[in-house]
Amino acid sequence: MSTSIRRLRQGRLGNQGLDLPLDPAEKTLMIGSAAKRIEELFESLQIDHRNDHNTRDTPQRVAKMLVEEVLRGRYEAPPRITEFENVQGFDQLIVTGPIELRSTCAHHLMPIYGQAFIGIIPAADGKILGLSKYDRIVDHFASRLQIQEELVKQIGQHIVDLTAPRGLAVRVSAVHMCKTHRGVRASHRSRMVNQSYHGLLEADQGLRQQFLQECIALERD
Ligand SMILES: Nc1nc2c(ncn2[C@@H]2O[C@H](COP(=O)(O)OP(=O)(O)OP(=O)(O)O)[C@@H](O)[C@H]2O)c(=O)[nH]1
Repeated sequence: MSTSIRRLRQGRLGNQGLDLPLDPAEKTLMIGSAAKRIEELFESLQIDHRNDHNTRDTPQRVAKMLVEEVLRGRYEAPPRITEFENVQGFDQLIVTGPIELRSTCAHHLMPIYGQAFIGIIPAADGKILGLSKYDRIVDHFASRLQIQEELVKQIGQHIVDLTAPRGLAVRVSAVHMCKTHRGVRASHRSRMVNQSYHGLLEADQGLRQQFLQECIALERD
């Protein structure tokens, strides 16, 4: 129990994971602690959650949603990866997507949703990741409080660290509800698009162009 409390007290950036994933007992502790504070938030907002049939269980519900769903990429280990030997020495561009992306804005805690695309030029003598693992990696880093610039970099750096490809590109195209649902109330079609490049995909403009063309084709299909 003392370990759990110590770990829970460590401060971390909103888009960083804890040093160690939480075990089930620690998750329960965190949910209970967060629920109490959400009750206080409701009280500050003059919402009588104890007597309101609609919001009676909401603090507990929201705390559970934050720890187990919306922010779970901070409290769980990155997905387990299946790697295959690159037996045939495949060294051309692979592009996968669209990968559905659901994240949360670090500034207003509003949803970010959109698509990610990943381009990989594997190392001929290296490993190839199982295709579904790219979706799981995107989901892991998206399940934190993010800004899009840092999200694409975290996804890219993680894949580079795991597989040391010759080239890697990550592209995200997403709607930020902090911009569409409040504030400036931009069009729901208003998106932010950005990329992060490594290795050959950073160095070679032709390869970057090929990656972007594949993304556009995959977006259209
Ligand atoms: N660069 C970047 N900006 C973001 C991202 N998500 C949200 N923002 C913006 O971050 C800003 C939030 O900071 P503030 O200007 O302090 O927020 P605010 O005073 O509520 O301003 P408005 O949103 O304009 O009403 C807003 O302009 C958001 O649109 C992101 O992923 N990247």
